[in-house]
Amino acid sequence: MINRKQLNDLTINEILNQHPFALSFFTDNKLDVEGFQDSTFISFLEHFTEEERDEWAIDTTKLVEDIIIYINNMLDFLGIKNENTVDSLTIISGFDKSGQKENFDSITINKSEIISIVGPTGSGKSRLLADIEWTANNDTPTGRSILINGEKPDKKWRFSSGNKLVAQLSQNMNFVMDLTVKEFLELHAKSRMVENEEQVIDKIIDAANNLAGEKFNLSTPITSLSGGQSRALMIADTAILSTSPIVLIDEIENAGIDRKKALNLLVSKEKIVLMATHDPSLALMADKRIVINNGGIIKIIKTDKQEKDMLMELEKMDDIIRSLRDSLRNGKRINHISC
Ligand SMILES: Nc1ncnc2c1ncn2[C@@H]1O[C@H](COP(=O)(O)OP(=O)(O)OP(=O)(O)O)[C@@H](O)[C@H]1O
Repeated sequence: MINRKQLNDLTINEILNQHPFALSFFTDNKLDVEGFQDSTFISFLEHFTEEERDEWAIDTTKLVEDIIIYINNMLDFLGIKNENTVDSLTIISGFDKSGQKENFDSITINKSEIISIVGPTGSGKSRLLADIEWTANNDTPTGRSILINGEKPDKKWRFSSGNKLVAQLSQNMNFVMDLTVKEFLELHAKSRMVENEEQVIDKIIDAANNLAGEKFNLSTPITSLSGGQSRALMIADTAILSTSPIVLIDEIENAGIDRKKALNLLVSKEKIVLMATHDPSLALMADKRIVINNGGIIKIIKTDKQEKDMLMELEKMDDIIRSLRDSLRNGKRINHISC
């Protein structure tokens, strides 16, 4: 379903791309949108002069209401449910561990943004992720509230198992099921009703093996995967199969996998990604970072050009560390640094 705020954010082109049937609304109402493709519907309506509005009996308020009703009726009629679209996530401030109000009023994170969460151990990074996962409504220890698309989220997000708002990758991933990797992935693929199951499963295993050191295959029991391998499998599974619009990552660096590749796999234009991290390279890969201390958000820093330049230096250092780690794993002596 579309609401007024979402309509306000869309250009005519975007409206037509997302809802091609809207063209008949424009034609039926004799609205010639030619030349206004990059304007919003509201600014298109505003271009009419007072005289034109009178002459053609254009009632802008009514047209805005009507197009929303028209699109929603058509979506209903066509059986298209796009109510899972999440364009923005807003965090409304709560209180730190000492009961002081947090140092911001609200932050809105938009689709396709990556946000890192940094702060000392025990400062409340995981708590913030948990608030988002639970779509907190002043009912968690922090007193924060979460809005989805600028509105109080539907309770369905908390309890639905199929349509999850959030895909979460947490630090500890323990499998207890007696299944092979293939059976596990088949179960997932079936529950998500994918059509080309075999292909999707192959894609996941390839992606997972590309992240983990030691390769595993479809017949490996999931209980015998190492920590890094199971994490790689979950990351690939989330990236390829999950339809959740928000991805929360808690400390990807503890996983013994290629973190940069993992993040690139998880990031997609359609999603919002939040990741708690202690790692400077990962933190700077984000568009912004939320700084937490004593349970409260104390700052939000935008990653500027200078920091992005630093990121390139950090990546060179990471490459050195990675090659030293590989040498160590392969039983070699560490007696020189190769750049
Ligand atoms: N604003 C708050 N009010 C009350 N308790 C809080 C608040 N923020 C965090 N906590 C609590 O503080 C504890 C530590 O927080 P959390 O586990 O989120 O830290 P962390 O930053 O993720 O640590 P690490 O880096 O070690 O993973 C948790 O029990 C959490 O519920």
